[in-house]
Amino acid sequence: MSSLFIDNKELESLLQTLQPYAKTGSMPTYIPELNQMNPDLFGCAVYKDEHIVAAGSADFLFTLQSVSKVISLALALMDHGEEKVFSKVGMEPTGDPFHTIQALEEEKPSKPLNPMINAGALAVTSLIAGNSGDEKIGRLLTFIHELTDNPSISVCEKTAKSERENADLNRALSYFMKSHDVIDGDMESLLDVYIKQCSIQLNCKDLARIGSIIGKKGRDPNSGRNIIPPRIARIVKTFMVTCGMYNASGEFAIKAGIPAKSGVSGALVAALPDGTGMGIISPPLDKKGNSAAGLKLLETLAEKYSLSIFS
Ligand SMILES: NC(=O)CC[C@H](N)C(=O)O
Repeated sequence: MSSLFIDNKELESLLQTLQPYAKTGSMPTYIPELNQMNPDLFGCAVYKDEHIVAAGSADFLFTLQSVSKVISLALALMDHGEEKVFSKVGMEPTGDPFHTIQALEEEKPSKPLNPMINAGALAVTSLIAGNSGDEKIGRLLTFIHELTDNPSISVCEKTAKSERENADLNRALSYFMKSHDVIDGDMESLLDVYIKQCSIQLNCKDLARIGSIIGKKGRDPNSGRNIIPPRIARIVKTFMVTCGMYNASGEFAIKAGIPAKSGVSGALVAALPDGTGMGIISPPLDKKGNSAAGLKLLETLAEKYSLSIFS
């Protein structure tokens, strides 16, 4: 694995070259607010050792969606430890799409396959410590403020409302898991926390800093303090490799070999072990629900700068 030495100008020109790939994707429909995003948005930030390179719409605010799954996993592991968390959720990749319910029925005992699919992420969110939904989402936000060094990050209520009105599949997954004793408590409150978690709003620069910290063993680039314990950062990074792109993770590992996680907003976070973090936004999605141009950008950077962790 080499390092990513790129400047603003080069990144900007790469975005322009790859912009046409956005046209190969399509906008998500099941969360109407996301469907309204500008399909031509394309931004990227690269963060390393407090140094930022950024291009395109890198300052534009978007919601985390499934990218939040890596952050909630880190927090739940910090709250409860591995044994408890992995008694509720598995460690195995799946060949099914992210909102699948089928695997839950086939697995015995019924446990979601991994924390990066919706069922697994719902189980993980149910483990975030706190006496109320507000306290749980508050703790997650505080954690994100630390990771980004940006205390202004908050929930986009408009996107949360839009998802809340279209959350029946996630509701079904939650109640299914409750009926099989995977999770307990009030499922409506869990859904509310999960939806707010997905609707946390930030920009590519914030996301790149999160990637950098996950990449470099959880260490805060300013203070040198571990915001995430090294072992938990490693677990999270490993899930990014095996499950970060849902059922496209194997192909992405071969083409790019970069620990990364996507979200249905078209967001991507990448976390390289040398502490290079990347945050990307391009809303049109490929057939498996990953940002079409964003994926192409990571693949292109990986090829050009030999970034694969497997090389
Ligand atoms: N793939 C995604 O980003 C899914 C996140 C979305 N909030 C959902 O639960 O359906």
